[in-house]
Amino acid sequence: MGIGNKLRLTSALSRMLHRRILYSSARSFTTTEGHRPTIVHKRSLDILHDPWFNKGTAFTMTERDRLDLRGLLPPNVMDSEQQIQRFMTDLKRLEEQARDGPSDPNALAKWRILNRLHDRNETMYYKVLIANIEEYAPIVYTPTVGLVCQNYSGLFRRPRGMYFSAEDRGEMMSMVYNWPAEQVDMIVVTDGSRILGLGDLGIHGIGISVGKLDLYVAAAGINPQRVLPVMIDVGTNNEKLLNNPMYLGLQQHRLENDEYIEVIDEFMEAVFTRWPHVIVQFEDFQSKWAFKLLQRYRNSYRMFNDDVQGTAGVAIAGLLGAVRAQGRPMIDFPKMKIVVAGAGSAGIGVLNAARKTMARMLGNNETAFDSAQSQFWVVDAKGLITEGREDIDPEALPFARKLKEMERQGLKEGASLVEVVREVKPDVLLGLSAVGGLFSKEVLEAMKGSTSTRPAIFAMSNPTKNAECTAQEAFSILGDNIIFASGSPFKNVDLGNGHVGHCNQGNNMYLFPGIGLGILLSGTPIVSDGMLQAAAECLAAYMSEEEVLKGIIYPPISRIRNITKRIAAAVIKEAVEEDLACGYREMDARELHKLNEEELMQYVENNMWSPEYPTLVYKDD
Ligand SMILES: NC(=O)c1ccc[n+]([C@@H]2O[C@H](COP(=O)([O-])OP(=O)(O)OC[C@H]3O[C@@H](n4cnc5c(N)ncnc54)[C@H](O)[C@@H]3O)[C@@H](O)[C@H]2O)c1
Ligand SMILES: O=C(O)C[C@H](O)C(=O)O
Ligand SMILES: [Mg+2]
Repeated sequence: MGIGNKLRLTSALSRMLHRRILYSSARSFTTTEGHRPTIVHKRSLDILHDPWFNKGTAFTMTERDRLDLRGLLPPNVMDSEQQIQRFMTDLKRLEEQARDGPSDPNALAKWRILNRLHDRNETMYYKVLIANIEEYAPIVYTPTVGLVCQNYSGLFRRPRGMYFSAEDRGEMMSMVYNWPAEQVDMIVVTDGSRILGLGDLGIHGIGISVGKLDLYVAAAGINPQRVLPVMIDVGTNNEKLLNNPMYLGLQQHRLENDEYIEVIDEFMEAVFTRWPHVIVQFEDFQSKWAFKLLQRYRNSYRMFNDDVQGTAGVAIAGLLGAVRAQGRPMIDFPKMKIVVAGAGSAGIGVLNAARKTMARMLGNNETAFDSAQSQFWVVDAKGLITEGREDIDPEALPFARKLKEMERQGLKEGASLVEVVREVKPDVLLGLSAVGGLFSKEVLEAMKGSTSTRPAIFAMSNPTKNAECTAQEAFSILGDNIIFASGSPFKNVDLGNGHVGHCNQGNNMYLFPGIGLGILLSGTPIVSDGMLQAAAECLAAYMSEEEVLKGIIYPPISRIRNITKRIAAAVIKEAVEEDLACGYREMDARELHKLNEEELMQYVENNMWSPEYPTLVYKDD
């Protein structure tokens, strides 16, 4: 059966099923007999944004279909009592947190204020964000966005973005038209299965799509009217959410296997049918799906996976920075011994990219590729990964160490991180494990044995409490002659005697906005490895010799708009060289070919949105 027929059939079936569910769930909410319905002259978001008519999550499914609201609200229909209970729980929680709560009440309070501004006036919101990016990136992005996702059922006020749920199978192709914007340039989609290092947060994961798109607007100047945060709700395996009556998502276990893929396929087909030139960034999908979906779509859609590919580029730039910080040329990178803790989507993405970069530097042939492999030691939840590992994950297999070789080094299958660090004496210890405190005192002490003249510690897991160590811990144990980078921001550490330990933020935020903007403005139909490499190299070369020698290997966030512009230009240049650039708007492929470096930068800059109020006029059509 053709995919079209299959879609139509599932669509009809799902409509029938839905009607049944809708009629049963609608009973208590539809107009009681004797009450006339209210006539409204608007539909879709206009209703949700109208305080007179908006019912939020209490719109029944029949009303959602009648008023073009399907997909614009989380799928779980609530009654008004539940809505109030949810609101009150959240209100009370703020009071508790203000007294002695576990989280940072100020950060959440700031997020709420900014979020309300976002809902009222986008231009003003982005003006505030861009002008104060250093202060507010940690609020709208990591670490606070993690806290927001964890508390999303309580924080949810107005919807932002679209929800495609397992219940919408067969409907996605039509419901995608419920989104009011005619043009969408950038979608960030998550299935909520691995939000930062916080695990499966189900539908609450939409917060991460919103946060990433905030950076697309602030850093890359993507027009906020053309971004779409998406949550694909295939259920959750988080028992707490499954048992929480206030949870806004589907209360069922996650779909698996073909059923899961069919949902994602249908979503991709729907969004690319309505917006053929959209770019879809996959975000925070659990590793088992991150790789599979990337392979499935990367040659046919304009998409990339930020955790696998964006993180890899940022890590490569940082690792090359760490080589330069030792006063050595980048070409010495293949001599670095690197211990990686974590072999999930992020860790494996970094390992593959680092190995390829080393191989290119060593001559770009098979021998180079093989010899590069011996520079990595990978430790996951079960310890050092060797060929002796049973049921080894196929993605990790290329990095499994030979048992004989490990014996000579005094290491066994499953050796602990501290044992590996002690024996290997690595130049770099890089964490993408999501385990807060994994780089314990013992592990950091072991790093004192590093054979490097300036060892590097990359504690890249997010949010802050999941970082493998804090900056304070790293500098206080290892002194200031190290390079330190973390996924979430830390303040520089005062080491006394005028010495300051510099904290770098090694986060994919330095790459994904530029990659997205470069894809958009080049008009490439796919995202190639070459483009990602060009982006990473641009970031690696951005810091001056003087800065790098001071241990500053990533730019401060205040320069994010500038670095993003350069990265976009590097991606466009590569797309042109690979003959993949098809142009954008009036700039066709031939014109793009003719631009010199300066003109290319100007072209990028001219196409970046800035938060200025336009003049408005009314026209009755
Ligand atoms: N800084 C960045 O730009 C950036 C980008 C992407 C992901 N991340 C972070 O990376 C982390 C991991 O993401 P992921 O998608 O790879 O997750 P994942 O869950 O797929 O992988 C985690 C890996 O860590 C391993 N692990 C667990 N316990 C361990 C232990 N005690 N010792 C060593 N390894 C252990 C697991 O076996 C697994 O291989 C998350 O915290 C995420 O926030 C950071
Ligand atoms: O979201 C971030 O801050 C980085 C990264 O994408 C992550 O998943 O941790
Ligand atoms: Mg991520």
